[in-house]
Amino acid sequence: MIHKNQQNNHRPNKTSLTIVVKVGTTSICDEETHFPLLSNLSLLVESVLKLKQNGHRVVIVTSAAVGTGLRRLNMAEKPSKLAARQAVAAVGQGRLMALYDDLFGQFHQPVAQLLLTKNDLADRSQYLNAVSCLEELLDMSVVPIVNENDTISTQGIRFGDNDTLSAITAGMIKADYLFLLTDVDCLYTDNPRTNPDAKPVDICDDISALRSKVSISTSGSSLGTGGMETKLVAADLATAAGVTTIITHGAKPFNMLKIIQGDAITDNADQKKHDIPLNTRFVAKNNPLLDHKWWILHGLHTAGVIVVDDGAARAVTSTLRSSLFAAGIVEVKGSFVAQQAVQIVVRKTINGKLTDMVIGKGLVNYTSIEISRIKRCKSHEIADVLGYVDAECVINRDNLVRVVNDA
Ligand SMILES: N[C@@H](CCC(=O)OP(=O)(O)O)C(=O)O
Repeated sequence: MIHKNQQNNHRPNKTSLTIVVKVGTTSICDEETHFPLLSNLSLLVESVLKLKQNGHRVVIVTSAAVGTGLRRLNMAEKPSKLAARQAVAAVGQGRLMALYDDLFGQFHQPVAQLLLTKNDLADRSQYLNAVSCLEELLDMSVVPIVNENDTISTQGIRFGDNDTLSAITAGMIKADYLFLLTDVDCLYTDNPRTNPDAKPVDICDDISALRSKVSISTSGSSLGTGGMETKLVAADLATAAGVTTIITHGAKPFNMLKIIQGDAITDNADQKKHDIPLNTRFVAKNNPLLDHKWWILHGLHTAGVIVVDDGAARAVTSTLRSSLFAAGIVEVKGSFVAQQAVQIVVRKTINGKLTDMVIGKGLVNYTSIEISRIKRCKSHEIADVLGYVDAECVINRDNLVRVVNDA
């Protein structure tokens, strides 16, 4: 954690910003009746319009298809059967968009619907198409409204929660800010509803260190899927892509304007005079991952695991940033084809127990069966073993993302 007066270096300082706003179900639907919280939604729409009037580009990532569908179908609870949940989301998504379109329509503001699954982004050309479509909509001054495509999302191709989806969206368009609007003002050191000593967390530049200092509730609302934990995961993902991430209250969306205005004031004394509402800021990394590497790390499904020896682990993670060669591979887990993404792990004994430590992720040049056959081989031996050579290394350094500090 760092102090407020160190914030100056950590603020986006452009006049036209790209902003992703994630709105959770609890900010849109009443938790018991599931009726829409129209005042919250109207304030959100007015805040987004104000941001646009100030010259910024805004994308909304919205939850509440399921909540809206439950209301429409007069159902009390989210059904446990997957197909039924998907059907409820299909009913709700249309009505949710109709609500946004109605509210923005009062101000002649066009909106667009984008429904994504993890699978859509796993193919590089589809990922780039989704980026181009978002950019085009922003250039047309449309407000894109993104949700997970719940009706076809099943385990494996799901983002699982819209916090993660919003971080992916923010990374895709290299947003300046990601606002995670939720049902509390900010992250606290403990649950403020049960612990009166819980303190607000102002600012954080090291999410792993923060995790050891705060007690995070993992569960979200009865309708949504996220909670504080998924917000930390989202913040980790977005800040790695260079996006300043802020948690603030969903019932007070005008906070976004105040926070951005506060950031535009460079003088700390003047900033103190400015009424900046409670929020938690996650500082964007100074050396964000290159787009291609960020996509490998977060856009691609992990199809298998390659276990490497200590020497290979050192070569890959050191300043040499070496490619991964067959000679350093000790084991292959899972079944995958060339150009799929795999995790790279090294086996360490921690507290007397053998533990696989993740050191990276990368796109392989060979299938899992081929890598099992060439493991421990020198590069010049690959042709003899396989009968052909596609590449002299198993993962090229340009397709290899180290999990720690890669840029
Ligand atoms: N895609 C789902 C929401 C999933 C989700 O992450 O919900 P939340 O925790 O309320 O942000 C829906 O539209 O109902």
